[in-house]
Amino acid sequence: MSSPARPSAVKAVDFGPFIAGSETERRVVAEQIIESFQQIGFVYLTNHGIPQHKIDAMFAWSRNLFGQPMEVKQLAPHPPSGAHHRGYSAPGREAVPKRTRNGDVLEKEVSPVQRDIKESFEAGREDDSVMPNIWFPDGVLPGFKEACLDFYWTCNDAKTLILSALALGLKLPDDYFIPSHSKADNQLRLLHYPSIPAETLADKDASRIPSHSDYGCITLLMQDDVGGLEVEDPNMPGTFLPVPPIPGSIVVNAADFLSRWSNDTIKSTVHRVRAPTSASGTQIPDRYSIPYFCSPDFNTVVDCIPSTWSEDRPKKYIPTSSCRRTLARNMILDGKSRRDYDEVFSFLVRTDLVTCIRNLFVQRFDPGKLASGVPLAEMLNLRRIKIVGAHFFSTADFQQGVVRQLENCHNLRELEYINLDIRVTLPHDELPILGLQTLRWCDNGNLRPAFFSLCAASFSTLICLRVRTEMPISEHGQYLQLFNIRFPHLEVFEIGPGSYSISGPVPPGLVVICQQLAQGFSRFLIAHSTIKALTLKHNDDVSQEAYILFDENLLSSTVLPNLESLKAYPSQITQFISVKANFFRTLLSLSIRESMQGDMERVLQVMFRKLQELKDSVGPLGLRHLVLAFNDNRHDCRQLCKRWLDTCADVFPLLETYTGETFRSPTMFNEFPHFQHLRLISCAVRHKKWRSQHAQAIGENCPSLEKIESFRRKRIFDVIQEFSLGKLTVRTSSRDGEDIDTEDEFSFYDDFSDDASNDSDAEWDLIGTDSEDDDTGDLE
Ligand SMILES: O=C(O)CCC(=O)C(=O)O
Ligand SMILES: [Fe+2]
Repeated sequence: MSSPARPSAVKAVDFGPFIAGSETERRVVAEQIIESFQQIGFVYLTNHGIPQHKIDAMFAWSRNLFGQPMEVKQLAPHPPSGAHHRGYSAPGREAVPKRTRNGDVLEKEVSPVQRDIKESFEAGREDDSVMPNIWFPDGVLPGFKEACLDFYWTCNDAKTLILSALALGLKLPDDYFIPSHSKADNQLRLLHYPSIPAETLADKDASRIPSHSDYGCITLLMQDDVGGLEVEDPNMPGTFLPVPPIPGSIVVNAADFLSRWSNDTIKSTVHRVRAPTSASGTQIPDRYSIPYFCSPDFNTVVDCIPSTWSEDRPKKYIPTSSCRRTLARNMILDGKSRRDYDEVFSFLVRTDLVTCIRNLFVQRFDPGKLASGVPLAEMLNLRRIKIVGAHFFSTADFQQGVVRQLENCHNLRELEYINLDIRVTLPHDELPILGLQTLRWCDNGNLRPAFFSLCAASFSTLICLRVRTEMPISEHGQYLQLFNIRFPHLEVFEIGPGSYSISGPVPPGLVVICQQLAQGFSRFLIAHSTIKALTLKHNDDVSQEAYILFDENLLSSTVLPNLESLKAYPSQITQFISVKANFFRTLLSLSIRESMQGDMERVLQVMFRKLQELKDSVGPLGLRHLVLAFNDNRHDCRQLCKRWLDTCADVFPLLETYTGETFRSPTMFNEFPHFQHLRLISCAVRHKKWRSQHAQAIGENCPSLEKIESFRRKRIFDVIQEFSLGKLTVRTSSRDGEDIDTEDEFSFYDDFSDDASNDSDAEWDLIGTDSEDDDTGDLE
């Protein structure tokens, strides 16, 4: 930190007299800070009270941390949920939306997502239950956690002093902001911008971190001597002024909450990091910085300070809190519990919270109650939409209106469960949802042309496609159309049920149709070698598996070379084995589900025999996770189960987790010792008593076992549906409010999750459905 001080548009204030001076000196310092905050939202503080040796030590830790190999850094991974800001984020993990100020309004720029060229580590207070810290395992970077926490509290002390100065400068009692910041809901962030070629930052729109304002109340920023931080000139929007490092000083800037609090007398100025003005040569050096974001306590409602508003200068903001702003990320339109949507929307628009919405959940919603419609087009940061219930799309006009608005949702990544009935055709070029990665379509009738529009418009970015339709087989042409689209990046594909129930022999006409479908589907699979997870579903009550059979003549042994997870029916598994599909060697998760086919027992026998043959020809398989969902009502169930378990133990000796049906007799557990690596058993059970009666027996028979989970038997199919690639989750929550054995949800096997598609802000679980305590509706 040795570079000479360069002049900056931002004032430098000596904070020393505030800490140790007279009342008059304190007031002078406070007024200087407020003056700078009102002019430009930034100020440099010298003699700020954070010992230089602690700052230096934190930078040394930061260099040490970011210098570690990626495998080490990933040992404390930032959760996929963007709402949980803790732990390590790899370069490109975060994308800060670019924001610019237009008059008084902060606008988020609707530019295509730009992934930031930086890596970071984030920590909060250790006792934060909303966002628990994520540290490295014991023995990795020893001392790092303690150093972070010590620095955290040192910065918090400085924060308290600076907030007192702000209060004094605003002519308030100096402890005005203290009660609302008593929890220290702050965030320490270590930032590393790796060295990059100068040309990468040469473009005027390129930056190390794009222009943005900070979320909290104030930010204390420590930067190394590289420079590049810039603040927008509030008098000349679009013009940025350098905020170069000044040795011995920290930068303090006002953030959004302070601007609301002060009724915009203080501005949370937009800032960014670009190439340093002094940069020369072809390579921009690494840059390290340490922002410390200070926020009001999560539940504190911030209202405009009385002296900042009057009849002439009315309040620009209504009261809100971190908690409410966070909740505004998850917007629920529940037709059952919500009445006046217009009021909710006008609140969101007035308080510029519309752009906070990331997840929109709609159910049982009647647009007739809403004069203005859902302002999807204003939800610029919408990432997920999940719609349940056809009322939402009750008229064709409304349907088209809503779907067209999606065009503006450039950040939309997931569109789920559109249980709708669009008959209007949407031409491809009218609906370019360019970044859509997940499309989940649930349809009560035929596939609609609109579905193909959505697919085709986003086909180059789609990595997950789930289609569920009750289409009669006679409508097969629609499926053939789907099977003709090519998705170059498809990783997750789920299809079904496509039911067709007939009793007796299949009519000749249908045989031809079934053959066409089998061929179409086989070709589709062959063309999609990127698929990692394949799910083939159908209804429990169908007697035919028509379209989801493959054409074995077309399938080759190299079909689906990247498959890691397969959920299918015994007959389909048998088909894959018959073509000697290679993927069985790389398969990690297999879910076999019995259907109610006529001679199921025989189908199962064939499948298990084929599995045994497979093992004989290629040797034991490396499968780690197995789900067997079989009906145990048949008379010789016990014998069958025993045989199946024997076969499974033989074919899949490396099995770590097993989910299965009820075992009626405790002696069944004698079979589990076959599985030397089994760590977890999940079983469907009939009675709560089950666990206490039998858990011990299993534990005794299977020494490697770490966990047993049980759930009600009728839930097993739900559970199986929860298995998904990347996050193998078994969920036991009850859909219809039924009392169940355990509310636990556990997830494991997270190896695939390190991809940007998981960069979601909140799990759907957070959203709830009938919750009365979400905050979007009860604000004024
Ligand atoms: O790295 C910097 O200097 C600024 C970082 C920043 O503005 C932020 O993380 O919000
Ligand atoms: Fe910032």
